[in-house]
Amino acid sequence: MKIKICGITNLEDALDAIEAGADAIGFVFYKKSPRYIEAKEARKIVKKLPPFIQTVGLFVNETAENINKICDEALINLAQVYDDNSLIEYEKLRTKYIKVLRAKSKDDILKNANEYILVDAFVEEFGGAGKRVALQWFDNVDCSKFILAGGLNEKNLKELKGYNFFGVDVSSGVEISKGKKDKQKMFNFVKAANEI
Ligand SMILES: O=C(O)c1ccccc1N[C@@H]1O[C@H](COP(=O)(O)O)[C@@H](O)[C@H]1O
Repeated sequence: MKIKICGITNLEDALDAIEAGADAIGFVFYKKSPRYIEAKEARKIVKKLPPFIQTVGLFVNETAENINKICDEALINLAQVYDDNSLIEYEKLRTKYIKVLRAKSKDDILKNANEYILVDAFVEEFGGAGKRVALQWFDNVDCSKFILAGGLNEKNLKELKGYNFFGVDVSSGVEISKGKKDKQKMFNFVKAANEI
């Protein structure tokens, strides 16, 4: 089970997330988010990370040109793309990317079960709202290419047992306040994910 901790805004949280055992850390390049970080600040953090850690950049309705520019500047390996309006010209992206499905129904899940995709809960306003995707939508579905996000925390992770998700993604569930992580919660989250 791969683990991504998202919404990193400072070096201390990044290093704590990695020490806890996260495979990937995420930076939010969406200006309306309380977890927004400028590319040049993310770059300073990324330069101080140990090797073999995946750096993910989160983008909302952004152009391919801007995603490329920010990923280059911030040394991002993977773009996490919210593209509800299908505006992105994917062929122009230089960075490897993963699309986000903001699921509204089991049908949405079924239509996307054969590609690696990050499944988040649908909320009107974008952003780390802690809302969950209904787990029963994944019943009898091959989840081996899904990364599940949305309202996960150390307590509810055990409900994912048996689904065989490729990975999990968390932000608000391991925070003290918006944009500041809680070290103990990150350790507990990773431990719980590894026990699934
Ligand atoms: O974190 C944000 O502010 C944000 C802004 C815009 C789009 C997504 C955002 N957060 C991401 O949402 C998922 C789930 O978060 P949570 O665990 O429910 O808080 C995760 O990838 C966040 O980084």
